Amino acid sequence: MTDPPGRRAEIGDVLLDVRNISLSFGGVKALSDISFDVREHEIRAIIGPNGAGKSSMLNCINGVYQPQQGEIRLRGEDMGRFSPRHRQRRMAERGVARTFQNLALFKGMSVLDNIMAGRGLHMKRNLLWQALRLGPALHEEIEHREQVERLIDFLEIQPYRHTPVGGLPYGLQKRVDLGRALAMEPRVLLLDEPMAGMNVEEKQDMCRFILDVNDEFGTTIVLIEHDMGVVMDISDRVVVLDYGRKIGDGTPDEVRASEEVVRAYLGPGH
Ligand SMILES: Nc1ncnc2c1ncn2[C@@H]1O[C@H](COP(=O)(O)OP(=O)(O)OP(=O)(O)O)[C@@H](O)[C@H]1O
Repeated sequence: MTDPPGRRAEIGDVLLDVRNISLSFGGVKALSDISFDVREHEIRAIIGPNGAGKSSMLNCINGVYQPQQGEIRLRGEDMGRFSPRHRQRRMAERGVARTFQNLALFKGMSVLDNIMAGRGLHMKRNLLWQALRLGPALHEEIEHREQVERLIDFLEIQPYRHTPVGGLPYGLQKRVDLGRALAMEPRVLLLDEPMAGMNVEEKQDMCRFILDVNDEFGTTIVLIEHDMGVVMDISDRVVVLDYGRKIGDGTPDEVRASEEVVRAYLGPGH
């Protein structure tokens, strides 16, 4: 579907290390002893059938779920030592951002304001200063605004800058959602089905933007995706989950060659 990545920043050391993660909801074992790593600048896909545990895995990584076992290390730091309340913020401060399967945008707000909302973590002045738009708060807002305008140009959504997000086609809303996550200047971007519900053209655009984010900003990307054409085209390595177990891990070619993965998920012909 797209050209293979025209290699960008060298893939580096392990940035995110997932070790022996197990997560249950009552009697449902969503994840059983899952381990894998993600290297700096890598595009890493998580695939598997419905209910395999993919979203749960992302929720463990960004601190929404607390696994009963195992640890998640971000640049060597064990995230399990933070309380659930602090863990999410800590992950965000350490540069982990995510988009959601079901869009979580403010539909009545403009594209610009939605992306600006993603800058929250970088805003130093408190809300009162910002509301009054005085002195340092005004300077700060101008700086953030410039940053957001650059993102809007990058994502080619200039014509919609002031349009309420709810009125945009779905593919563009997903692009705004990506913009909002990028406004956090993440080092690791978690994308939950970024191409779901898109037509072919919208998927091609989204693939191009994901590759450009990885290439131009050096952002490490972990994505869940069901479109195998996309996954095999843009990923450096792929983790395969099935019923909460890891059944495959490797390059797209290695995963495609695995009998267990073909049997459980891909089917013959991939
Ligand atoms: N908050 C929750 N409460 C109870 N069970 C949950 C919860 N979240 C996930 N599960 C269960 O955990 C298992 C894994 O679900 P998860 O959503 O992680 O799978 P998935 O691979 O992302 O699926 P899909 O591709 O359909 O999005 C499923 O059996 C699901 O019903």
